[in-house]
Amino acid sequence: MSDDEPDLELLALLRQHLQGKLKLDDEPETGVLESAEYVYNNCIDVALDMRSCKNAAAAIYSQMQQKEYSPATWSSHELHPKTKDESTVAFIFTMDLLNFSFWSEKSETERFAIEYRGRRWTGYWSLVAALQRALDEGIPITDSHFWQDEEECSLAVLKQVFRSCTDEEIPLLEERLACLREAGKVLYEKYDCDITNLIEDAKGSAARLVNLLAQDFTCFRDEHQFDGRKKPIRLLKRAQILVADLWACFEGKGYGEFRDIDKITMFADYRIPQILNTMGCLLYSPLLEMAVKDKKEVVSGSSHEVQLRACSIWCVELIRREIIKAHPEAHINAILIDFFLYDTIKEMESKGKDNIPHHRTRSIWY
Ligand SMILES: Nc1nc2c(c(CN[C@H]3C=C[C@H](O)[C@@H]3O)cn2[C@@H]2O[C@H](COP(=O)(O)O)[C@@H](O)[C@H]2O)c(=O)[nH]1
Repeated sequence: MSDDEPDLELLALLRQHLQGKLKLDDEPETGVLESAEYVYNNCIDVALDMRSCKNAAAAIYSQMQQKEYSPATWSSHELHPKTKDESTVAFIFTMDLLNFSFWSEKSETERFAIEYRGRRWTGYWSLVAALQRALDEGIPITDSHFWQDEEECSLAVLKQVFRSCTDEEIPLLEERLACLREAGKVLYEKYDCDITNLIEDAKGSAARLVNLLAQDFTCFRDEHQFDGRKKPIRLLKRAQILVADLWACFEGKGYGEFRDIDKITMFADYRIPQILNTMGCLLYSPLLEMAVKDKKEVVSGSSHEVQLRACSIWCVELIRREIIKAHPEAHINAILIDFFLYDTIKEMESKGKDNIPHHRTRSIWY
């Protein structure tokens, strides 16, 4: 074949790939959506209401348009880091290493809170405020060398980093220290202590980065047994939100550039089921309904908890498909829908609607 003759075989392969018929071997999957669909199809305590999902899709889309929701919304939050550099990568990694379990039995005034920049921050924002305050105070809380130094990064120092302006301490402090220790060790052993090496190993794939996090760090391996199925149900909430935070913060460029970012699902925690339930999209069996309403503990890894989390992922996926069907040109993915729903429920709470129940599970997974 002369040089100027087209390679018909290569063209055919390219056409198949572009039509999504050809899975190139470097197109990894996280397995989260497959897990979510499996649980949805095999569970009895959680159901989805399709009419409400359709209505929710329309409402979410129009409000996201009005608020011009985009990856840039992430950096607009007062406490989120603004510089687009390695220090912000380290901040986001540290933040999502510890981004779990902030709910409290106490009242708004008595619950764990961080005082920073003249304000009281609770929940997820207490974490971000504590990290920013530690850096202001010269504590290298985002440095993986520090995490490994048992003298420097002691439980007492971490307690100081998360010191509360109320009588309630941050939940699971020891578990948070264990996460830092493990992450420091793995980064030292596999990534030359540099998180950007981990991102580089993902070769621009969001799914591969999620899989690397779940493979190399047990504290990101958010997988659970369900209904006797051999393969674990993969939910990977903090691994996925880490990739999403990088993508949003760097607005899809540099350390946030992932060609398959739309493979990332909603982040299965207690906030999104809460709002999906209030919108009538997510329905619970009477037993589960009562447990949530009466603020009973839902045990980590229990069938109820896995059903709640997995069906929420599947619900957001169906809402996403509804939006794309109605607006094929929309640049909307599960991440932006999730961020929007999270910010919406937080806004509802700040406007006094803080009596909407959410399920209560104490774990390091979310
Ligand atoms: N599904 C989902 N879960 C999220 C977030 C965020 C914050 N993301 C920021 C970044 C971009 C967005 O615009 C947000 O501003 C925290 N969480 C989780 O909630 C819980 C804390 O809740 P509360 O106690 O109320 O603060 C805890 O498990 C935490 O891991 C999210 O976005 N989606």
